[in-house]
Amino acid sequence: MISPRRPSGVSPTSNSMNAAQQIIGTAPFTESPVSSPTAAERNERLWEASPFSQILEDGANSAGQAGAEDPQAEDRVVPGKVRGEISLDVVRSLYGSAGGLGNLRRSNSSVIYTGRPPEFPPVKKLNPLNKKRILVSGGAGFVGSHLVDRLMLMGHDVIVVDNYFTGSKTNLMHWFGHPNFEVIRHDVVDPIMLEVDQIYHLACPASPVHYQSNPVKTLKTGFFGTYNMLGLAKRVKARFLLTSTSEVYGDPEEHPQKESYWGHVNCIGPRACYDEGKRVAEALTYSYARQDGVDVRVARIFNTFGPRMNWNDGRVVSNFIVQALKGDDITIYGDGSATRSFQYVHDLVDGLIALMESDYSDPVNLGNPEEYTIKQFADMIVQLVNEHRQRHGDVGKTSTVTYLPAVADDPQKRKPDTTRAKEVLGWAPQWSAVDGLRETVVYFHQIMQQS
Ligand SMILES: O=c1ccn([C@@H]2O[C@H](COP(=O)(O)OP(=O)(O)O[C@H]3OC[C@@H](O)[C@H](O)[C@H]3O)[C@@H](O)[C@H]2O)c(=O)[nH]1
Repeated sequence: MISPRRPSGVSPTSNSMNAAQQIIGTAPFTESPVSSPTAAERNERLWEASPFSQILEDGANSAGQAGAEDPQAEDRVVPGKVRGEISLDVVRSLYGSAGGLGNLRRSNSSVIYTGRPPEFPPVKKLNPLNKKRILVSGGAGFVGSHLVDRLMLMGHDVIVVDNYFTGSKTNLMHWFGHPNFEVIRHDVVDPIMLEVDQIYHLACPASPVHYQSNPVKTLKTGFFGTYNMLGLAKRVKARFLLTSTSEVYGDPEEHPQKESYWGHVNCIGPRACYDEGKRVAEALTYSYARQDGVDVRVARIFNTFGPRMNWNDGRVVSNFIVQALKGDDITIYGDGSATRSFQYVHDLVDGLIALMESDYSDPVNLGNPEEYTIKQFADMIVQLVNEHRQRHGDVGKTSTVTYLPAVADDPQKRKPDTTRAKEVLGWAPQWSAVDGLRETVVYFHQIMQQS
C-alpha cells in the first residue's frame, strides 16, 4: 500500500472513497497461464523496470530516505500531504524537474521539447463500474492541470477542454498519448457535445490582471461558458461542479466569510466582470438544478497558489516569489494592510474531488483560514526565498518592499469560514501556507533556471 492514510475528506461509504481508496500499482490482473509471457507478466516486468515503481514502493517514506544523499532534500517538505492513497512523490514528479519541467529545455534562441518521460505514471486500474468519464473545462490551467493529474492517477477517463488563453499544453504534456486522456482545443463560450459522467467546470481566467484585460470576454465566459457546460450536464445527465470564487463576497463586510453571506460587490467596477460573472454562474447553476434537476456542486475557491502558476500570472504569490528570487523590489499595492488567506493547490484538489463525490449541493468554501496582511506575506516570502537561496549557495540581492498605488475595489480582507467544508466533506487544509510556499519557491527557482 502506498500510503497508510485513508482519505479524510470523505466518508468510508461515499463514492469517492471507492475511487480514491483504490491503490496505484495494485496486483496485476490475472489471466490463464500460457507459454509466452502473459499480459500480467509483461505488465509486472514493465512495472519493475518503471522509474515510478521505486517511488511508489517506497511510499511516504521515500522523501525521508532520499534525504540522506540528496543535497536538495530540504527543498522537499511534508511528505504524504495528498489525500487518497496516491503518493505525493508521484504527484510531485508531474511538475518537478523529474516530470513536467523535465519536458523542455530552453536556450537563448530555441525551446527543445524532450517529450514526456519514457513511461506514463501508473494509473489505477479501476473496476469499469467505478471508472468515470470526466470532463475538466480549463484543464490546461494551473488548478485544472493538478485536478487532471489526480483524476488520471485515480484511474478515470479524463477529457480536457481548454482554449489556452491562460492555460498551457505543457501543463499536461506528461499525459499526451495516454489511452485514458484526451484534450480538445475549445472555448466554452461555444457549445460542445460529449458523453461524460461528471463535469468540473473551471474554464475562466482567474488572475485580476487577466480577467480585467478583456472584461467582456470574461463575462461571456462566466455566463455562456457555464450555460453551455450546464446544458451539456442536463443533456447527458452528468454531475456538474462549478468552481466559483471568494470574489462573490466582493469587499466583504462580514469576516470571516460564511457561505450564507450574500456579498458586497461593486457591479460597475473593474472587478465586476469576474465577480458578477461568477455570481451569475452560480445563479445559472442553481436555476438548472431547480428547473431541470441537474445534479450540481458549487465550490467557492479562496486564494490558491502552487507549482504551474504562470510566473507572469500577476497574482500576489507568483509576483512576490519571482521578485524575491530576482532580488527585485516587492511591489505592494496600497499600504499592505489588506488581508488574504492562502491555500496550497493540493488541498484545493482534495476539496474539489471530495465535493464532487459528496451528496451536498449548496455552495462550499474551499480555502485555508490562515490569514496574513499582504505586508506580512511579503516579509514571509522574502525570508523563505532567502533561506532557499542560502541552501543553494546563492547570495543574491535581498529584495526590499516598494509601495505602489492601491488597485480599485481591492477587497480589504478575506478569510474563509470553513465550518461547512469540515462538516459536510470532512475536509480541512493539510498544508500550511509556509509549507506550500517552500515547494512553490523551489518550483519557480527551477523555472527561472530553465529560462
Ligand atoms: O504584486 C502584487 C500583486 C497583488 N497585490 C495585492 O495582493 C492581494 C491579492 O491579490 P491577487 O491578485 O493575488 O488576488 P485577489 O485576492 O485580488 O483576487 C483573487 O481572488 C481569488 C480568486 O478567485 C482569484 O484568483 C483572484 O481574483 C491584493 O490586495 C492585491 O492588491 C500586491 O500587493 N502586489
